[in-house]
Amino acid sequence: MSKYKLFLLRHGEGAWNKENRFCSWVDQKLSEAGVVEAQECGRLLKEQGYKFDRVFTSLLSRSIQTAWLVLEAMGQEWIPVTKSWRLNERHYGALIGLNRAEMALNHGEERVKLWRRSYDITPPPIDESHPYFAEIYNDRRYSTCDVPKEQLPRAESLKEVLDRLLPYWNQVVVPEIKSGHTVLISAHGNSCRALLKHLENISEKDIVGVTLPTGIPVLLELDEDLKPVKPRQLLGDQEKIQAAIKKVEDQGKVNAPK
Ligand SMILES: O=C(O)[C@@H](CO)OP(=O)(O)O
Repeated sequence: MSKYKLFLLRHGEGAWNKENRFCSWVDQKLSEAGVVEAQECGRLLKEQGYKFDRVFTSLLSRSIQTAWLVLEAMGQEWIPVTKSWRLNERHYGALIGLNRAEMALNHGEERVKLWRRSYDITPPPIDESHPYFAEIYNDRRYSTCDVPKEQLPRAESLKEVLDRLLPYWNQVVVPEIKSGHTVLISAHGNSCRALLKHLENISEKDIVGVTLPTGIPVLLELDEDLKPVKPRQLLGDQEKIQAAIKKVEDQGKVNAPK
């Protein structure tokens, strides 16, 4: 029987989703379309009568902005919002800033798909010569983490995302859910995929086929042990959702949608 409802949300479209560049730990804001997506998501959740008690975001502005816009559209701005680097997007290492379609041209679409969606392939690490290294690691937000800056990732596979996310999930989020609070996690494509893999016990092979569109709430109904009692529900117009998933998948193709 369903005991708890959990909502996962990939932030609305960011400026670099639009430019088809790996964004990862670069702190891009939402695009105009991304703002609208987040507002529409909030309106839909309000219409369907959902109420949150706690919201968790990453330290990246696009996930925080999305949470604010959703709460504003729902008239629930007062809900406590907690932020952690452990919900950040996967660290794409040296791939950060690169254009996915150009990479597909240079390395092949299969290789790009493996970099983007495989479970245990870690991209090459970022180093100090990378154009975004200083911007990321000199940012004051990363001095506030529960690990020293030097121990923050320099590149991550999905498995490594799950490794850094799980302690936070178990120690901080799970007690909230078990106390009866309805939780929204406003995070990123790959941090949400990592959590889905864990909650739904998705195999390493099958997680490759899981892609989340921007700005679409994913509802999980969980039993008392936080095991899903039914398949995840992506809320909204199903045809539009399928088109949005395909668009994200096609970003890794040579002829990526503009
Ligand atoms: O740019 C990124 O960091 C992610 C999306 O947030 O890209 P991808 O969809 O390729 O995993």
